[in-house]
Amino acid sequence: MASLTVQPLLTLLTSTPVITLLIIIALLYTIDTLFLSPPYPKAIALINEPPSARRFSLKTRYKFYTDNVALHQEAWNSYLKLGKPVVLPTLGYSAEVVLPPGWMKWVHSLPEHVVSVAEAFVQFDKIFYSMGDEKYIRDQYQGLLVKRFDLEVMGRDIWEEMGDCFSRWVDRGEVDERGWKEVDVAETVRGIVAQMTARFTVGLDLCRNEEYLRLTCDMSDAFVVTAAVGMAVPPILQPVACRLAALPLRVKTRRFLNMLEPVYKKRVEQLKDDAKPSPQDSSGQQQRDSNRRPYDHLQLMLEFAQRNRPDEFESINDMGRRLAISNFGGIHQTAIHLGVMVLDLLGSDAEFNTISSLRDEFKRVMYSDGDPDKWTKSKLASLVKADSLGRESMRLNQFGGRALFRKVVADGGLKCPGDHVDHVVLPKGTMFSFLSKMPQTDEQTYPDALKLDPFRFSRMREAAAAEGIEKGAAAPPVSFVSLSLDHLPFAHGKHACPGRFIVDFELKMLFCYLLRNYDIEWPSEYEGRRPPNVYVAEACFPPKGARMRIRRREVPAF
Ligand code: HEM
Repeated sequence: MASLTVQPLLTLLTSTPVITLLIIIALLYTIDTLFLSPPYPKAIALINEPPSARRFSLKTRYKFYTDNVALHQEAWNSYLKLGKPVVLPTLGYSAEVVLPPGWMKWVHSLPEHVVSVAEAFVQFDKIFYSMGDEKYIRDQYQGLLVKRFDLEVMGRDIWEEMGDCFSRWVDRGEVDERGWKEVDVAETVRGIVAQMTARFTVGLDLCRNEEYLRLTCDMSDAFVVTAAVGMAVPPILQPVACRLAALPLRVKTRRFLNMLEPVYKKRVEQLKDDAKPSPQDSSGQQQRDSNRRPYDHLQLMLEFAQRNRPDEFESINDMGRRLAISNFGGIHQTAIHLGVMVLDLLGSDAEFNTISSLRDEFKRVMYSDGDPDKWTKSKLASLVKADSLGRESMRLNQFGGRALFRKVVADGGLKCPGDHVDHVVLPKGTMFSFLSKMPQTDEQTYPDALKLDPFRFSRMREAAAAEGIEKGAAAPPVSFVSLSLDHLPFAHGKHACPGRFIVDFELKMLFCYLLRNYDIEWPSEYEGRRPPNVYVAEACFPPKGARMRIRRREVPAF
């Protein structure tokens, strides 16, 4: 019986086309390793390998996929905490240098022509294959415009959207005789995040169009697939492999551009119209009705392009692709993290009384000015418990285990600092990063580090505030949006994520709407326990298919 199944496989493997293909791959791999990929300096050790090793064994490669946390732990304890860099395996046959945390400030001080974040993301995202042009990352004005958002205006719009989000993604479908239903947490939150994102990127023009929302989610997945294939295969094979992997994204991009086109055209016409010399009123003032313009990300991009990139302004292909890249930035990690946060909200230990504490806080803060539907930056800052849960959830469940991806672009390479590896030079082309999950779960910094303690950070802030009254001490930088060397979900330094201020609104609004209008609980078969996250190599996801029971309250909780 066995020989019956093995025989056809042997025949296939020994056939001329397969042998030829294997020889070509081996040849390309050798050319790539010897001549194209940057060599790693001998002074930097490979994790899990003997000191003399210059390539990873299959055992270490296997461990990367099945127990990457252990590899990161070893790298942290045996090298990085001691101030030594180390090489870690990544997807496929690739590997990357990881630097010790003490070097981060030095990296921040390096100019872009020595170490580049843009070039790292060009390589990482394989943007040429997914979007057809690397300029969208090298000149990523769409991303930098995020820093100019008027957060209170955007926050107002997102809150206005919340009712529709919940009726669309939560309320639809059957409930049992007591009004309960079960929802898939990750999928539901993803729908809500896609809609919130669409509200501040394209506004009411498209944000309630479900086909558009599903397309933006599917495109986010397709971006990841193209990037992952690109990382997994040697550079020499990327032109073929990435083009094939990006085919579904290209088809979806075409549909996306078609859906966007009427909105784009309308807005471009309006902006051109506004740019014409306008009639003067009786006081001699020019009449320009900028109030009729929408206020969202697409609009900011178009206004910027009209002034600074006139060729792109006229091109739906450019403006649409830039919007697609922004959507990816806005949706992908936000959906994953907010999904995990909802699981943590329900899954935190009973001792914290999380749901009821948050309801009390929302009631106190949101009604403080008599208008519970008005969101201001000051109310947002006062929601310290919700803030703390958000930060704690990201501390423990960060999507990727590494942060601050950079590429050495200086011709002579990059000479490293440090006692242990004096004279080590990272050659031009080397990609490097820092571990993030490990410093975030180090017992020396966070007592009981692996426990989800939702109010860990709000207690610190409350204690500092109480002490500050006496001593004038500054508040510790532990809010959801604060950056620190031992909390890196949004990275650190001048390229740290500018979208975190929006995520701050989104997470508090999501919790507030959910807890005000719904009761939630685990399905009985979970026996009160949160299903654990799932690791796929380096990435941490909410458990696929994890559900919660949810019931709309007859009377809001606050
Ligand atoms: C939980 C959700 C999010 C996480 C975990 C996250 C994380 C990150 C990280 C780690 C970086 C890289 C910084 C570096 O390497 O130095 C980054 C960059 C960036 N993020 Fe986010 N992000 C999130 C949501 C968003 C949202 C919602 C937006 C936009 C609306 C956004 C826009 C950006 C932009 C434009 C950059 C590039 C910044 C630069 O290069 O200067 N992100 N983000």
